[in-house]
Amino acid sequence: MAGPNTPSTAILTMTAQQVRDAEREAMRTVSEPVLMARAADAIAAECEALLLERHGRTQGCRVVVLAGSGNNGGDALLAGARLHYRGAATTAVLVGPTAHAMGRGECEAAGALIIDAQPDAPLNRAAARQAVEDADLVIDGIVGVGAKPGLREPADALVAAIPSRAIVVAVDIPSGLEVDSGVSTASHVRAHVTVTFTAPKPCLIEEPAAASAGRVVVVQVGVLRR
Ligand SMILES: NC(=O)C1=CN([C@@H]2O[C@H](COP(=O)(O)OP(=O)(O)OC[C@H]3O[C@@H](n4cnc5c(N)ncnc54)[C@H](OP(=O)(O)O)[C@@H]3O)[C@@H](O)[C@H]2O)[C@H](O)CC1
Ligand SMILES: [K+]
Repeated sequence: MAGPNTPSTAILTMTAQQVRDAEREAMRTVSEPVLMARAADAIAAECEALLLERHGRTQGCRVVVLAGSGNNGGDALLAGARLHYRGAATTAVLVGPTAHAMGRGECEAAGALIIDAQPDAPLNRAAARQAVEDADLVIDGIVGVGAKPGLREPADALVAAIPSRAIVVAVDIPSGLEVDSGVSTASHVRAHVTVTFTAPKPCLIEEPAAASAGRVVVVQVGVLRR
């Protein structure tokens, strides 16, 4: 039972299942696109602040979005589109078998470059790798609370190609970590900042995994703790 000495992590965090339950409840009154737009606004604002701090501008900065198939990828693509509208040069690299339709659509509408790194096309793979190597900022939208630990190809190789000078912003969790624990053995993203939603997940608080999350920013998108 929780007492005065219960670690605060046990009180503050929400597991993947708790977040999913709370999200389902929230979606009785708020639509998923609205929740995702709020998430994307927060991610883009954090990226813009980081670019301003490091480069003094957003204009012309090279942003790469690594986007998986799920809503985590959708959040990241929507944020990438917003940054492109603000003058950054966004490249969306699709690393999953499919891409979030609204996120992809907004990137297309904004004029961002889209590279589908999933099919077995060496030219796409090479272009994706080059974009990552040249990036000023990488948004990790490979996987979120739907994650199984570890990175799959092509994300694994692309994450390994992120240069040390690039700022890395993880969406919800650094991809590859096990959401509900502090275990950090599988291949995963190492972020400078993690923008997470509703509540920190255990992997953002418990060591050694938490060391890969960097600074954690908790954003309220309208999903209430239950
Ligand atoms: N909590 C909130 O308030 C909000 C959260 N949002 C965002 O939504 C994601 C969760 O989105 P969901 O679509 O449910 O799941 P994911 O995007 O995490 O991904 C599921 C897909 O990823 C595949 N998968 C699983 N593990 C891996 C991996 N290690 N590498 C690559 N791909 C992986 C999985 O495939 P399977 O074959 O395993 O089934 C799925 O295809 C949450 O994190 C937030 O970012 C919303 O914005 C709303 C508000
Ligand atoms: K992520």
